[in-house]
Amino acid sequence: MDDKKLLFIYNPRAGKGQIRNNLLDIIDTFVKAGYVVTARPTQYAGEAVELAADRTAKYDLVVCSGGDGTLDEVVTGIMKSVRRRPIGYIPAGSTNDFAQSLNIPKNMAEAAKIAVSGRMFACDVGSFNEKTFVYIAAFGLFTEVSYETSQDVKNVLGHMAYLLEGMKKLRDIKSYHMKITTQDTVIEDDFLYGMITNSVSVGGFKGITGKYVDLSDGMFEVTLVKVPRSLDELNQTLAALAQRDIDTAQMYCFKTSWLKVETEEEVAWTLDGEFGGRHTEIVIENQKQALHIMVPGEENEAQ
Ligand SMILES: Nc1ncnc2c1ncn2[C@@H]1O[C@H](COP(=O)(O)OP(=O)(O)OP(=O)(O)O)[C@@H](O)[C@H]1O
Repeated sequence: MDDKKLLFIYNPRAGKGQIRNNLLDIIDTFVKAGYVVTARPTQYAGEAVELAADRTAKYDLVVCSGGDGTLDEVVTGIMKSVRRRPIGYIPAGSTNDFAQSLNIPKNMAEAAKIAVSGRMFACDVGSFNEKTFVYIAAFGLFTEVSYETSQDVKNVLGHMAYLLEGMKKLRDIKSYHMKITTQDTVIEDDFLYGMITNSVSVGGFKGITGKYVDLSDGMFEVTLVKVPRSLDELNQTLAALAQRDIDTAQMYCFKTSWLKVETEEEVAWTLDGEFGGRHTEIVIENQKQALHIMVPGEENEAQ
């Protein structure tokens, strides 16, 4: 019988470069699980998309390691590839929201074991016009932050950087007038922030996307924060966010598998924490269970 082949794509700069202390153990774990391993450090931003799109069909399993940005790139590539391979994920970034949602441990050696001998889970993926996102498409206040914060600042300060930059921005709140269409409704309003998610945690905050999140139900959780009309309303909004109480008068919260967002002016979006371009019209669609990803356990459902 031929050996099983594994392609390991990792971002050597993700997080604090923590892959350096773990690489030998990770590769050893793959070999012990019966794989012939090709290890490929990414050489530049965006390369993981090309690698996953062009090279993965020849492998039985693709494992990636890095932050949310690298995971996004690998999944984007997999969605474009002729034969979609299952993936394993070893988190190495600063926040790793998606890994938390899937209960993938932060410890790289443990995550490596799960990548090769865990349970395969069919997870939803988002399409955003022509692009792909794994767990979050967002606009507004805090999103302007994450891609303006340089890679180096992110590495040193972790997600504190997100929070501090966010606080600086509160002085000049920008609002977004939008028309949002779903299968069931049309909403037109002014928003501060919006996120379309398939995740239990965002920015390290667990539960912020709502209750009963199911990553394989074909539905996104949509959270749209309205522009506060007074300082009081602003405080209420921030308190609601801090207490993770998302069902308030300040927000729209609903589930949908499809939505269209239209604006007069171009709006900057982030996809999985990285810049997703400026757009006046986007269509977001849930690709139900399109990604096969290795998660802990054998039979229990991942949440
Ligand atoms: N060799 C490289 N040099 C520079 N940038 C790279 C390289 N390899 C990958 N990148 C880019 O770095 C970006 C951020 O990487 P990633 O998300 O993996 O780490 P992080 O930013 O530390 O983690 P997090 O997003 O969780 O904070 C990715 O968009 C990726 O394209």
